[in-house]
Amino acid sequence: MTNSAVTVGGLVVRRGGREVVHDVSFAVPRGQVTGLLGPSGCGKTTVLRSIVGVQIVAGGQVHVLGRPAGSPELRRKIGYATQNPAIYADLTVAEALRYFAAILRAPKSDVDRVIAEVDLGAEAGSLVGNLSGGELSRANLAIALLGTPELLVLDEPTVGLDPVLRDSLWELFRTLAARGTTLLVSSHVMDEAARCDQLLLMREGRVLATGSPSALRERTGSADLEQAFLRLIRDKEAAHS
Ligand SMILES: Nc1ncnc2c1ncn2[C@@H]1O[C@H](COP(=O)(O)OP(=O)(O)OP(=O)(O)O)[C@@H](O)[C@H]1O
Repeated sequence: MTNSAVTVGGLVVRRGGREVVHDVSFAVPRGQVTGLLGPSGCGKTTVLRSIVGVQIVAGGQVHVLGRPAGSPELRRKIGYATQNPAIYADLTVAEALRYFAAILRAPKSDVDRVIAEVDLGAEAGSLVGNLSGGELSRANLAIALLGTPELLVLDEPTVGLDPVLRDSLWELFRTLAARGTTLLVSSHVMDEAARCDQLLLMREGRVLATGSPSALRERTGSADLEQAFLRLIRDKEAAHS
């Protein structure tokens, strides 16, 4: 068994008739939180979709937990929370989770566990259609946690959440990683980068840099990661001019 949960080599993806991911390669270590950071439209969702196996790719290889992405055996080993929740609005939170738990053949007891993990106990009986944006994204995250997947792929899970809730979700991510779960979390908020073990910085369909937050700060001589990211962009541009 390798130490990488995900390996991506030379990934190329075309969407809407143009190339949006250009020759991207990286590895995601097991049992850690890896942050996929970059500005809106840089290709984060496309890369995550390629890992989950729902994206047609034009080139390269993506291996997940030792198998090619999209292999049927991976379905129950990966939890994927998309950016736009797709949950039936006319079910309650608990009903929706019971429904997904049945599909995933997750234990019934998982429903109460994941509701508690995302702190939605008070809304368990509320209709999904009546949830606030932040509650809805937590319900979406709860679905991804059903069945205790080995790999969690979370696309901007903290968007629209207040700082307290954001903090508690990051605590949960750390707890899950401590239990051995691999997390790949996308964000365009640089202050979340410092909470990750490893970072993949993307820009314009390419991986600009990889490494731990401290290694990236050190490499760029920057005090914070936002500055480090800007420095890396400037260095790249200078190299091409
Ligand atoms: N369904 C689609 N058809 C055509 N082009 C698409 C489609 N989805 C995304 N794109 C384009 O692919 C590029 C990468 O998009 P992607 O959603 O992967 O970026 P992102 O970094 O996740 O952005 P955000 O942070 O805003 O979600 C963008 O230029 C986007 O316009």
